Amino acid sequence: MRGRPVECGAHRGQPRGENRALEMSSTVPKSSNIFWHDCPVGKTDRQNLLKQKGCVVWITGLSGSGKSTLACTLGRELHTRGKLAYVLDGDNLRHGLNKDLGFAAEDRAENIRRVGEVAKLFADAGLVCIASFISPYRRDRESCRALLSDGSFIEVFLNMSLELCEARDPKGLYKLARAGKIKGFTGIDDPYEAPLNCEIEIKEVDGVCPSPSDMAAQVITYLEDKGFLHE
Ligand SMILES: Nc1ncnc2c1ncn2[C@@H]1O[C@H](COP(=O)(O)OS(=O)(=O)O)[C@@H](OP(=O)(O)O)[C@H]1O
Ligand SMILES: Nc1ncnc2c1ncn2[C@@H]1O[C@H](COP(=O)(O)OP(=O)(O)O)[C@@H](O)[C@H]1O
Repeated sequence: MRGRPVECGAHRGQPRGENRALEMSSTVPKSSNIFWHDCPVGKTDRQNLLKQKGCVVWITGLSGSGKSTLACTLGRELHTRGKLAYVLDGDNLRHGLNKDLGFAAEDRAENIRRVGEVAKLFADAGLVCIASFISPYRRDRESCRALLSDGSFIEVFLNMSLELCEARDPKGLYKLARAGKIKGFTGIDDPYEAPLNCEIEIKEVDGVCPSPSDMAAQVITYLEDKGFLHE
């Protein structure tokens, strides 16, 4: 079936910052005469097969807040329950799909834009896609949310203090940033914009962080309550 022609052409205002060429090349459509092609097997068929609903669990927070730990613990827990999940992790995607990107605001925006599109494909495939990225800019996260309909974008904010993250510092990056050896490190000399309306917020209680399995359990409960783990 041939469908809607894809809009092309007019560019929507000036992108911010010095890396304008990158942003324009990635968000302004360049092709014309392209058409959407629908396939006979759709998302609902795949969801029925998998007995679950596709969604994106988007984990955001400072470096060291526990994003990868939660992503992997949640992925393992879902696997144990017979649910198909896939983890997209910032560090990992920067080894491949996003290896041309750095940490300037424009590069982070493009990183998140690409991941949002990939996550949307995984959700369309019927999987629980677990995306674990600092994603420091609210606007970039909201653009990803806008790609998903009907509440299937679930933003999880790991609201851990900078003090805790810096004390953990498993990769020694905060130490390098404090010494001025890494410039533009999130939380030190680069911004982190906390979510205003996330679905799940996980934070320290009396200065203690919940265990990885408690964090994962909180997300599983949400997914169960909203019906994502059933047909
Ligand atoms: N300048 C700077 N700021 C923040 N983080 C940095 C930086 N340079 C390298 N790193 C490492 O990159 C990991 C974050 O990648 P992300 O793709 O999640 O970042 S972003 O969402 O585009 O902001 C991040 O991984 P996590 O510690 O797992 O968050 C760091 O290991
Ligand atoms: N809930 C937790 N309780 C205790 N330690 C944790 C918890 N989550 C993560 N950690 C530890 O904190 C460090 C940073 O976690 P990580 O998942 O790599 O964070 P991020 O992906 O956000 O950079 C790791 O050493 C990890 O073992």
